[in-house]
Amino acid sequence: MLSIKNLSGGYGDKKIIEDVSFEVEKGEMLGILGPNGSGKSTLMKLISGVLPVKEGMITVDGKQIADFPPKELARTMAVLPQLHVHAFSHSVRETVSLGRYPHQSGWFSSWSKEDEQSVIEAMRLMDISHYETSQIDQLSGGEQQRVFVAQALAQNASILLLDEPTNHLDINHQKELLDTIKKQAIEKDLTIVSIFHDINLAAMYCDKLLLLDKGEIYRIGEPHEVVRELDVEAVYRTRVSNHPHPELPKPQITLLPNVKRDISLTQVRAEDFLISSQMVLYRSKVPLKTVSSAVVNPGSGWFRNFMNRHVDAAYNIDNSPAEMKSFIEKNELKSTDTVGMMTAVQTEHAVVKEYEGPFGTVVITVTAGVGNGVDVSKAVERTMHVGTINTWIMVNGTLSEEAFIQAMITATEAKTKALQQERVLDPLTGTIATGTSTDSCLVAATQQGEYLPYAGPITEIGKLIGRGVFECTVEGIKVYREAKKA
Ligand SMILES: Nc1ncnc2c1ncn2[C@@H]1O[C@H](COP(=O)(O)OP(=O)(O)OP(=O)(O)O)[C@@H](O)[C@H]1O
Repeated sequence: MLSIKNLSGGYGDKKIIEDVSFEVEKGEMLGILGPNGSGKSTLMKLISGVLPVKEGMITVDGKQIADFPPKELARTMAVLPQLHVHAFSHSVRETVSLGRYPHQSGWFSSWSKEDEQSVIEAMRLMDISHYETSQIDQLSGGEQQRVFVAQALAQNASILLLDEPTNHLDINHQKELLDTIKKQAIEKDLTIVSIFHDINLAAMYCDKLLLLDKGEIYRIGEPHEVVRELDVEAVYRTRVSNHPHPELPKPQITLLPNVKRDISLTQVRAEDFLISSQMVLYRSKVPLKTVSSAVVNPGSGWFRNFMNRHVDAAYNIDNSPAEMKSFIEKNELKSTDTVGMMTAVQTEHAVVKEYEGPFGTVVITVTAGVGNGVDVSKAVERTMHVGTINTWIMVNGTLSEEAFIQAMITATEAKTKALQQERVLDPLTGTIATGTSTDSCLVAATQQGEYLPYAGPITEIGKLIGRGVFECTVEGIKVYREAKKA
């Protein structure tokens, strides 16, 4: 275990690091974050012994590093410095071999099988074996960086100190390098301390993070305790937004630049919806922030085009998102900029209505097919049928994340109430249906105009959504039933 207690130090009389304490267990990776000049490299230099410790103590497994003979310290700690100054041009293999220096009794006098294996293994891990005979100064910045990481790995030390290991690397090599280092940490029980500029990479790979500000610890802990909007904003002096990683339980941040969006005022208007037998289409001049359960581009994003496409009741295609994407492209829309849904309902029966509230307007669009009603409270064996209620809620206003979700809930409750009023039955159970088996919902907002933090049923916008979705769904069901009779 690496233990740092009340560490202070800097350059001559200039104290940079002030009273820093932390511990890193074997197999653990600690990331050091902080703005330029906050003292990250200086802290590393104090730990590695490049700079003298003014106050405090650094111990490895209980033993003070000041008591380590230099070569033993080098066998214990491998350091990847921020800048690599190499006066002499070496080959890649020679450079990596220098990592074995602490294991030699004299310069290459006792090159052992173990030395050879460590060098070969380190080159393999860093994917540089194929240019082992190349001169280091003839490699790209990223290739050089991997050579120096290989040199540190070849040292076979139990502690790795890395100053921006992903410097110069493309995204694939960043991932490869950090995957490798992380794997080494786990398999070989290494203790890793690494400086990062990329907060997201640090959060993804590190067990703990230390946020440094003006030489002092601003915050230390698990990534979710450190990568917090207010702390990152305070230390880096920039606006950020925090969101979850899509696959890992790790926080990620996005910079919020001061670049303003195109403020050409956009209003979603009912009259601008194009309704045909093929589809309901709405094309916005500016992207709308959208949350949906669509076939193409579900989830959240920013999109300009919204399509609810009519498909035959017998539509049954394995890869419907791919087929729907090509349909979108055939209609000369970009599939990356279009949210696409499907329905077997006649799209010319779509109900589109505009509702006005004190903050602005909401446009509701519903296509309702209820031959396939489902009472969600009854679990029975079902086969999938196309028979869908697709509901769009387009808001002329600025919705919070919370409001997007509340708008969906409010819309779903209103839809269910409409089915209840119209006595739409689940054909299998004979009870009132709450929806159909393939309903979709979409909430989109211009993100211009009034800020609407909530969209529950008693808010102004919630009232419009509730009434609007109810009325449009009732009307949609009536039109659907009339058409079925005919
Ligand atoms: N050799 C030096 N002599 C005197 N002061 C130095 C020296 N090296 C760095 N400093 C000062 O120490 C402070 C911390 O520098 P350090 O390099 O540790 O910051 P950092 O957090 O690693 O920054 P960066 O993100 O820019 O790499 C800075 O104010 C810097 O000017």
